[in-house]
Formats: sequence, C-alpha cells, structure tokens
Amino acid sequence: MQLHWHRRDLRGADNRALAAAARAVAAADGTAANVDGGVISLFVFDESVLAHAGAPRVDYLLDALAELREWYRERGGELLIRHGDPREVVPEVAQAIEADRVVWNRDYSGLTRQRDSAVRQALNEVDIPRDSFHDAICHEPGSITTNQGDPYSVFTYFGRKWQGREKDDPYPDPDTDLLVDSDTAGVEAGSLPTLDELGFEKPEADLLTAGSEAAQKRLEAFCEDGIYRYEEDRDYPTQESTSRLSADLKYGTIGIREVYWTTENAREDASEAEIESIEEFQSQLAWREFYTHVLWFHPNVVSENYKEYDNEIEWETNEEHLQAWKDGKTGYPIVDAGMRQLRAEGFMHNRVRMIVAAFLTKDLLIDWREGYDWFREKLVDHDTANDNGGWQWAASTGTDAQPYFRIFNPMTQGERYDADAEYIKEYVDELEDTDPQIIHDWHEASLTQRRNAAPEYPDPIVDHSERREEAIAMFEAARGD
Ligand SMILES: Cc1cc2nc3c(=O)[nH]c(=O)nc-3n(C[C@H](O)[C@H](O)[C@H](O)COP(=O)(O)OP(=O)(O)OC[C@H]3O[C@@H](n4cnc5c(N)ncnc54)[C@H](O)[C@@H]3O)c2cc1C
Repeated sequence: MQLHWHRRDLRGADNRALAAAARAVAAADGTAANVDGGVISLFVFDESVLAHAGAPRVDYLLDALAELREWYRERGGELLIRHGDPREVVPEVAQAIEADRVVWNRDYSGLTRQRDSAVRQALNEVDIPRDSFHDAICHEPGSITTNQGDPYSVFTYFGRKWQGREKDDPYPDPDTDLLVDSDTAGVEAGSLPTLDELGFEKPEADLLTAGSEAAQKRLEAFCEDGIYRYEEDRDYPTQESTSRLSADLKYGTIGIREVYWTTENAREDASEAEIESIEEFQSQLAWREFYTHVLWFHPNVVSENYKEYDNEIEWETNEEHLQAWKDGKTGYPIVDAGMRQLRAEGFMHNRVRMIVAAFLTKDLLIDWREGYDWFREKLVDHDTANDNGGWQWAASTGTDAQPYFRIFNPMTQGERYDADAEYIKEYVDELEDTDPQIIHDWHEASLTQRRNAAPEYPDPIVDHSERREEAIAMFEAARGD
C-alpha cells in the first residue's frame, strides 16, 4: 500500500505524488480489495506550523480538508487525519498500514525542508521507502538559473526563461479502484478538528469559499472574462480583473498545471491584445515561482534582508504608528482602505498591497518584518515566498531592480488607481459621502476643510514629503553614503 501525505496540495486532481502513488499500485496490479495494493492519504496537524498560522488561513485549511476528505470518501478512499509531529506521526501511520512507500509533494521553505528531511530519516529508521515529488510550481528551484548556473537575483530574465520553458500537462486523477478506506487499511480515520479545538477564534474576515470546487469555478470565471482585460485592469482594485486564486494556489486546492493550461487554452480566439493580457497573467505565475526560487536558494530571507547594506537600516520603532497602520487609521485614504480590506476579507488587492507596504516602510520607516508578521496573521493567502518577496521588494531590501529612492506617493497612487474613490469608500465608511477630490487631497487639505468634509476620518499621521526625505536619509546611512 502507498501512503500519500498531503501538505500544501489539498486536492485529488493534478497531484503529482498522488498520481505517482496510484501509478505504482496500478503497475503492481494492486486493487483496493487487495491490501497489498491501494493508496490511502494522510494529513497531519503539526503544532509547529499552527504556531505561525492566522485564523483566516486555518479556517480556509479546515474547509479545504473537509472537502478533500469528502472527495476521497465519494471514491471509496480516505483522508486520515492526525495531530502531532510528522516525524513521529508519518512513520507511525506508515507502519500501521504496512505501507510499501510514503509519497509527498515537496515544499520549499527552510523550515519545511528541515521537517521533510527529518521525516525521511525517521522513515529510513523503520525501513519504509519514501519518495517526494516536485509539484507546487511549474519549474523546480534550481531548474531556471543564469547561464553560469547561479540563481537569478532579479525577475526579468527569470521570467523570460520561465515563459519559454515547456510545461507539464496536469497529472491524472488516481483511479478510484485504487483508493483504500480506513477499514481496509485497518486504522482509524481520525476526526477533523474545529477551529476552536485548534485554538483559533472564528476570523473577523469574510473569506471566499475554500476548496477545489470553488477554485475551479474561480479559474473558469476568470478565463471567461478577467484574463482578457488583465493587463489593462489588474492595477485597479475595483475592476475585479484578477483571478483571486492566491489562497487556492497557496494550499494547492488547484494544481498549477491546470491553472497554466486553462489560461493557455484561453488563447484560442483571443485577439493580439488579449494574448498579451494572458501572458501578463502567466507572468504573475512566474513571479510566484521566482520568489519560491529565491526562498529556496536563500532560506534566511524569512528574517533577514535579501539585499545587503553596509550598515544596519535604522528602522523606527513607533507602536502608535504601527497600530494606526494595522487599524487603517493613518489618514491616508488608500492605505486605510487596503488595511481595512485585509481585516474584512483576509485579502488585499495587489496594487494596494504595494502601496500599504511602501507606506509602512518608507513613510512610517517601520521595519518590513512588522508588516510581514501582520500580513502573515491576517492574509488567507499568506505564502512565505510571495509575502516575503512582496515585502522586501517594497522595502528596497529585496529583489527590486529599482533603487531605494523610488518612493510611492500614496496620494497620487490613490488618485491614479482609484480615481472615483470607489475602493476607498467601500472600506472607509467615514469617507462614504466625501468628494473624491477631497479624499485624494486629504493630505493637503486644511484642518477646517477636513473637519467639514469628513469629521470622523483621521488627520494624516505623518507628512509624506518630510518622511520621504527621512527615508532617503535612512537608506543613505545604511549604504554608508
Ligand atoms: C507586500 C506584499 C505581500 C504579498 N503577499 C502575498 C502572499 O502572502 N501570498 C500571495 O500569494 N501573494 C502575495 N503577494 C502578491 C500578490 O499581491 C497576490 O498574489 C495577489 O494580490 C493575489 O490576488 P490574485 O490571486 O487575484 O492574483 P492574480 O493577479 O490573479 O495572480 C495570479 C497568481 O499569481 C501569483 N502572483 C500574483 N502576483 C504576484 C506577485 N507580485 N508575487 C508573487 N506571486 C504573485 C499569485 O499566486 C496569484 O494568485 C504580495 C504582494 C505584496 C506587494
């Protein structure tokens, strides 16, 4: 029997390790009726992972697991649920079902690599063979490098090579005859815990539906509409032209090959401009892979700057400013709208993520790690590689090719990408009846104008022009200029 250990691949379709397990059983002519054959799956709630999780993500995870378990059961199989340290639990379950092999899909952060290596060792000690597979991204870390074999430190060339590489087709669903239930395997199925049992409160955010079925629907809807206007509209938060697949990709409720090939198929009958739009979307998938490669080659980026400066960056410590940012009460409308969207939905539009991250690091001069921690707690799609990549990019400590003195202006960003202040008004109630121009000029307005226009909305907590100068000075000091 083969044991498939699910981690960030919470789906049955287009799942490389699961398909490989089923293929191995089929090749050995196993059937579910024959305990020597068959595939059974396992998910382990790992305390060390839960310790870094936020309620929105755990909520999504539980729903996705419930759906996955149902998927197996409808096909005569089972998803075993266990709680504990995978180094102990995986070999225990493997021994209990007398597994011929344990398989899983690889994960790429430093911590997960250490865990997987410990699980491999633990399985060796009980003489159970194991195999891991590359699945989460199209091109595995190390497979796209410079001609000298070094990892890319900026995206452009990486992106071009990524686009030019052939992509695998989706992997086949396992044959349902090969799936084994817990009775046949002779073990308890284990029950799915509740949020409360895992020590989390119901998140304040109203999340999108989790799971593979919902992910499929999102992909289909996107490929009927948003993808064709993606290039033009993706920066405008009210346009709803992005896929909203980020949490699905993070938890693997949809396979990356399926996403890629569905978008490729959207080329049929597309105009030239629409094809460019499709490629722009695919290029975001490449960004995701780029950051995964960065994390794989530089696991310490989770806590250290990617870019080296001669001196320490002298970030400011200011609890009041940090709290105002988290609460969406900075007096910069586009920033506040984004931060309130984060709390309300566990999500924030990409352009706005860039604006709020730039504001924290370049206007409040607060360390990107504070922002990363808050996003990790609140985002349903928090992904170590992407979140870290996004934060370090915004803070000028990462892979951004732009110099540190290119500083976003939150007022002009708001005016450009949310001209009618529709997005701002959706999340910032105090500005609901305020004229968009006053909203975009909030920073320059007099106290009386502000009190008349929106008495409840806060004054700006810092002066952007002054802080811009201070940010540049902070980076120059770090550079030793
Ligand atoms: C400060 C900051 C933090 C971020 N944190 C995360 C995070 O924790 N998890 C996350 O998935 N993305 C993160 N991003 C990237 C991006 O904002 C989200 O992926 C995107 O907003 C998700 O919406 P979507 O699925 O509709 O994206 P789409 O525009 O439809 O893009 C499709 C997919 O491509 C990937 N993608 C898109 N943009 C990027 C990008 N800039 N970098 C890496 N991958 C990208 C995502 O998997 C996304 O789902 C962050 C960006 C910034 C600036």
